[in-house]
Amino acid sequence: MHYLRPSPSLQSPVRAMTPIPTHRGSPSRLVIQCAYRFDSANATNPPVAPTSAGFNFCGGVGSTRADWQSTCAILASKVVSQQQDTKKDSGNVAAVNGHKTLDLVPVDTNSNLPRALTITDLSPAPMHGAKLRVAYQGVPGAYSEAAAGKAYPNCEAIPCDQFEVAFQAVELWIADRAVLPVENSLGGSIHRNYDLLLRHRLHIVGEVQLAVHHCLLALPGVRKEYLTRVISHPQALSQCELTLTKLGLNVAREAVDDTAGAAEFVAANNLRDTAAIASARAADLYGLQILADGIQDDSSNVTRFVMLAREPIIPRTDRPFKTSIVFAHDKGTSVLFKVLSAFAFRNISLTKIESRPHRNRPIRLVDDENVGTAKHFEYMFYVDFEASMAEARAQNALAEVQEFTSFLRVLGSYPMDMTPWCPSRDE
Ligand SMILES: O=C(O)C(=O)C[C@]1(C(=O)O)C=C[C@@H](O)C=C1
Repeated sequence: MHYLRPSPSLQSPVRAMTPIPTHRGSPSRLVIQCAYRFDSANATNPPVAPTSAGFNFCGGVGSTRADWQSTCAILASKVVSQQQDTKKDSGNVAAVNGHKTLDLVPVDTNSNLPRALTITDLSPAPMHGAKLRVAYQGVPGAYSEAAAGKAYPNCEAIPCDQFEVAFQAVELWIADRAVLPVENSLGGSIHRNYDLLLRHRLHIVGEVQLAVHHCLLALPGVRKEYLTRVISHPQALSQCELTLTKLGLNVAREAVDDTAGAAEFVAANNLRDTAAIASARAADLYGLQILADGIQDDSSNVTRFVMLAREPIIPRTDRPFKTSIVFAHDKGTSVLFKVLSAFAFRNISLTKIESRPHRNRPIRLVDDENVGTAKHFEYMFYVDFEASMAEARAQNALAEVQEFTSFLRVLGSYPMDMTPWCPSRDE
């Protein structure tokens, strides 16, 4: 099976990528031409803790509020300059159903004044005026593509051969968003993607929960008895483990990069002894038959995806928000307990806590004088909590957390996906 990957031997920054950003017809995936690998063991190029302007907690609540204000100002000025451009072209007359109408925008005597933010400014549209371009790992038919469509209906989904490439697509302005699976209700956390969130400087701007309904796919005419192998994404294989055994499929299981890629591989190589675990849409796209439907071990199998962007969104309080942070501390007793109690005392619910070993990968910390030092931490802790960064209780909790920790970064504050997916929630 041939999957293109960034070359591990190259360590220079990305020079170019090959965007083929369409999934009309037969799409190709984004691949890195000149590969870039973050060498975290290399102290000269360790991952950087982003600056306060990048929505990072560096100087307590006061500076963070200021950061938000400047971020708002930047967003507002972008909106104003875009508006001024379009006004120049159209004058004050617009056409509706062929009838000319007067655009009743009040004449602003001082056009330099920024106008007030409105609700539409809070979910920024792509600056290029086209469809929102969303990078995902996999090929069409992958669940990540479905998650992109759920989060951004009518978006243009851009297939990438690796998660790293999806991040870079956004960083290099080839895509506007990236979609990243972070947790599955059966398989648990997708650890590698947590590491990527830390290594890159993108911001979490949303989440979606996607019900994942797996099918066993094979070439038309193939029967279960012919199979000697089942291939899929490792998460998908583990989500169907018991059912495969129940179906009598005690055959070799092989992991590939994504579910739909597995289906494509079976079809492209005319494999009559191999089945793929993938979506019904993948069966349609690659001309496979569905041998078994709904083969996930748990009928309420759900994967949580986060959406990433170059800029954070402005947190609000008019709907439920979630905030994701990552922190690390020097050796010491009860730091974790203190951090958790900062949330508990303010009645802030935690929805997730994850620790990742981080011993051999230094983090570059930047102090108030902008001097950077590489620092090693044994563990990184990731916490999601149910509050918006626009709430005083969340700001105060983080100010307290900052006192106990040596490194703290807000990965994003974003609207919660409230789609009910767990049957027990509706009962
Ligand atoms: O392979 C895919 O189709 C994906 O979108 C990836 C992925 C994952 O990484 O967990 C997404 C959802 C499912 O849980 C299985 C696989």
